[in-house]
Amino acid sequence: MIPRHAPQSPQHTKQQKVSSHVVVIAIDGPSGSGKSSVSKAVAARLGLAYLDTGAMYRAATLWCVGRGTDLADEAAVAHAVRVMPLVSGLDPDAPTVHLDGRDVSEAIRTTEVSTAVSQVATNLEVRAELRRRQRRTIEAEAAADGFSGGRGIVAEGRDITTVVAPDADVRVLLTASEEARLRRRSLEVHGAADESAVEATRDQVLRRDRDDATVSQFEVAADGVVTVDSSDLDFDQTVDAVLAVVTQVTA
Ligand SMILES: Nc1ncnc2c1ncn2[C@@H]1O[C@H](COP(=O)(O)OP(=O)(O)O)[C@@H](O)[C@H]1O
Ligand SMILES: Nc1ccn([C@H]2C[C@H](O)[C@@H](COP(=O)(O)OP(=O)(O)O)O2)c(=O)n1
Repeated sequence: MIPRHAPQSPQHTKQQKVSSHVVVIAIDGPSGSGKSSVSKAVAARLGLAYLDTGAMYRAATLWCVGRGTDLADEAAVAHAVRVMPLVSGLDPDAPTVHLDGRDVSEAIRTTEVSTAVSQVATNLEVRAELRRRQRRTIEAEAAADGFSGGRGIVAEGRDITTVVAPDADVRVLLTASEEARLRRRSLEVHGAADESAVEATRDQVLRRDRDDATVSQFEVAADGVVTVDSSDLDFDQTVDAVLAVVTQVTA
């Protein structure tokens, strides 16, 4: 990354100062590891933009379903995604997703989308298209005209540390035990973590990870990627652990 001094703006005065350079932070991990919530908090603390790449795959799924595109028809899905009018809002305090001008931030989180998304995310032409868009967004945030005013971005997903931004300043693999991930997702979706609630979450977490792992490597850290295991950490401790990695790597 090209060193660049952060612009002084009032909105950044209460944020933690880690580096005066543009910072690109890449975070990958399996479902329920805490990627989205932790990345948002880290971006907010550092005054960086936030890109949820999983939300882009979810939006692509919703877009195809809404157009009646057969998700098994790879060429049709790839075509639909190439023309998809998607806008990702990068504010970590209020990230949004708009499709053709419509706010679909909630619609992309339904069980229907969660169940179908891996079929779209394992389409290699879709991945190529979305990776192109993700790289463009990351580059824009390293330039002065992006949301962060040139401070940088936290981008999270499954292949950010390895494929989308392998040259990011900071690369973290956020992991957690299967048990912790199932419990968290179960609490989030069903408001409980008893046996039946965990069972109902299994497909959304474990089957999806298995499918997604056929096209991305997010189970073991690649060379140079720092692993943060959140199994025994609460949310705030996990955010602090990631911030400590950022401080260490960018010092
Ligand atoms: N370290 C943690 N301890 C407990 N709960 C957590 C932790 N990190 C995240 N969570 C919670 O777990 C759920 C899943 O987190 P999320 O950020 O959506 O994971 P991912 O994006 O990796 O699927 C959320 O409800 C989140 O608040
Ligand atoms: N960079 C990425 C990000 C997400 N995906 C896929 C994997 C997931 O099944 C879907 C949705 O991602 P998301 O991060 O929202 O998944 P979680 O529900 O947080 O586990 O997209 C991907 O293949 N590559």
